[in-house]
Amino acid sequence: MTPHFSLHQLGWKPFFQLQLSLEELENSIPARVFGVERSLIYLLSSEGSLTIPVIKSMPDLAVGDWVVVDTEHRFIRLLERMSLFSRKASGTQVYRQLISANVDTLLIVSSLNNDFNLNRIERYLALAHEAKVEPIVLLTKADLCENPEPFVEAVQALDKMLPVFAVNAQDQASLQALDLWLSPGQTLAFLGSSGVGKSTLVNTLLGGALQETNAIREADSRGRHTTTSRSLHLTPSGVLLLDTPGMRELQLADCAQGVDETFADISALAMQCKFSDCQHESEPGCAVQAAIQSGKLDQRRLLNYRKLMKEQAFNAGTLAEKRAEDKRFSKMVKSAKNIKQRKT
Ligand SMILES: Nc1nc2c(ncn2[C@@H]2O[C@H](COP(=O)(O)OP(=O)(O)OP(=O)(O)O)[C@@H](O)[C@H]2O)c(=O)[nH]1
Ligand SMILES: [Zn+2]
Repeated sequence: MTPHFSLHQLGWKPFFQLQLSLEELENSIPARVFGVERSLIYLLSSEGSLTIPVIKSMPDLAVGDWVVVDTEHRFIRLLERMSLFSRKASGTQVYRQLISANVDTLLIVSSLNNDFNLNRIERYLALAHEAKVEPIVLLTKADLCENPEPFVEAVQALDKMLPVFAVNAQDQASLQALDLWLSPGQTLAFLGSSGVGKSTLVNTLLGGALQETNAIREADSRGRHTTTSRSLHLTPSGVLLLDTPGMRELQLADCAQGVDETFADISALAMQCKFSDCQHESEPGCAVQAAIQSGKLDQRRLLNYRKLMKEQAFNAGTLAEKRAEDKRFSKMVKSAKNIKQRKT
């Protein structure tokens, strides 16, 4: 038996509906990707679960993507994404690996112990902003912390508009503050170091340990329970929880915009510096240094801004360099082949 979900429960939104032509509205089926394997794509639609083969003409797909298939379940096209997390993948060829798409909210998870680290939270915020996903910070293990309040305040100081909550990930009642973000059809993803409570949060939100949706198990007709097929869970209230292993390996690459957005206060101050190319070190008329002197801006924050900007530029650089290197190499192979052919 395949359970059925409405498109709304699967996260369908006007943004996707508006992309369909009249022809597609009548003759095609929208479906959400919840598992990606080398040769198979697992989909959920309002008609149940589908498995389709990967074909050459298909674009790269990520968990969370919306696609349309025809009535015979053949892939037609990928719909434009609302948001996308990707990472630089290495190997023989360096390319951008897609991690997850159409996430509405990113739960940045940090525990109230040695893991608590503002620099790391800023790094995750930059990733969220770059992916165009709304971040929320969850400070877990509040039950083990004598006074969570100063930690909440320190995170709140990073961004006045940022929702920040101290919670006990094992306790459903303590997660009630999240209700605003837990309406049916919303897709949530998690980011945080190992051991901070991401799996615990997923389980608590699912209302009991490992209460995975049947749809996700059933979709694999051969009864296999693969990692990919476990990456999207549906809670009893119709919230989609995305928990792909790839989220754990996200890096900052090529995301100057995400970093800038995360440090909007510094960018705004920089506009007031006397020199447009001010490095905010010891230049005269530097508004950023003035803010540090007057206690309005934390020195730590400026240092982390610099560090993250450098890191993303470096990673973006190596990505571009690798591509150029690959090109040079294939040219070399080609010309070597030509020489060989001429000789023989
Ligand atoms: N007391 C308490 N324990 C928690 C809380 N959150 C998580 N834990 C415990 O911390 C341990 C690690 O939690 P996990 O949920 O496995 O952490 P994770 O982030 O999924 O870790 P990885 O799978 O390694 O990425 C488990 O023993 C949890 O029971 C909390 O809010 N309070
Ligand atoms: Zn300056």
